[in-house]
Amino acid sequence: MSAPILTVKDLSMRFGGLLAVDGISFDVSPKEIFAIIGPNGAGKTTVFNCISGFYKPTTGAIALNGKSIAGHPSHHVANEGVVRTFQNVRLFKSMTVLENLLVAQHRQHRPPPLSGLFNTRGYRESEQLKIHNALKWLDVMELRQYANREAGNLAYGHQRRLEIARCMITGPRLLMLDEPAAGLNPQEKKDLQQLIDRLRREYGVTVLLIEHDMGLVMGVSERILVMEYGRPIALGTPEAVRNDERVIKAYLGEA
Ligand SMILES: Nc1ncnc2c1ncn2[C@@H]1O[C@H](COP(=O)(O)OP(=O)(O)OP(=O)(O)O)[C@@H](O)[C@H]1O
Repeated sequence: MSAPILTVKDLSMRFGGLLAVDGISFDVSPKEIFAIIGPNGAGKTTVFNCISGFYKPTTGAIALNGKSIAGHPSHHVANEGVVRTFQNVRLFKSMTVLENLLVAQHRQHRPPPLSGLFNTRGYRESEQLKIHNALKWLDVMELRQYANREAGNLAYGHQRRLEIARCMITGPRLLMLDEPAAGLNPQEKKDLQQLIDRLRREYGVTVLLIEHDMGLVMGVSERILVMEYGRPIALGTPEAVRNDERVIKAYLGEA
């Protein structure tokens, strides 16, 4: 088995008197689709925030390909190829769909200073490449027809896909999706499941997923970590997790 792309060890995060994450450990293999589930307030998003550099963990280790990223600022973690979406879609809503994807590439294609002012060949080539990449991702996400529409005016399901495109256009190693199915209708959820699988298959990305929709989680994930009150209560295949007594009681039993 190949070495993990992501390793999380004994992660804890305290907010004042609340231990929101308490001794969480897991690792994710390259190209794996790994889900974190659990009831509301279990600490799932806090784990995401620690990995993506939005929070500095109280204790614990986080490593990407064996290199520590715990406590590193979010822009540094993003430069290492870790990108994420948020529970509430965060797009530049007054920009067009295309512009959102152009802006997303600022880390990958930085023309030399002043090249834009003098409209140098290097600058023009860099702009062309950005447009080419953006159109490619609009095609993959079936959003090309909306390229010039304001992102905030897209249907919600399309906004979610644009957010994923914005992540994928940076060529990430690890794509973190925080409740990507929230607010989607049943058909959109099916499409999302196929999309996640396709992103892994065709673009080799590893996916870390938080999701409440059990159909999606069970259908797409290879392994699942179940959290409750900040603690891990199960870790295994969808089959194992589905049949785990503590999980049924804590989470699935609620449904
Ligand atoms: N910045 C913060 N300050 C204080 N408490 C916080 C902060 N962020 C999260 N918490 C608390 O930590 C606990 C875990 O929250 P978290 O958002 O990680 O849970 P979750 O499993 O993602 O929940 P949900 O499924 O509802 O999104 C909650 O009790 C929450 O109120």
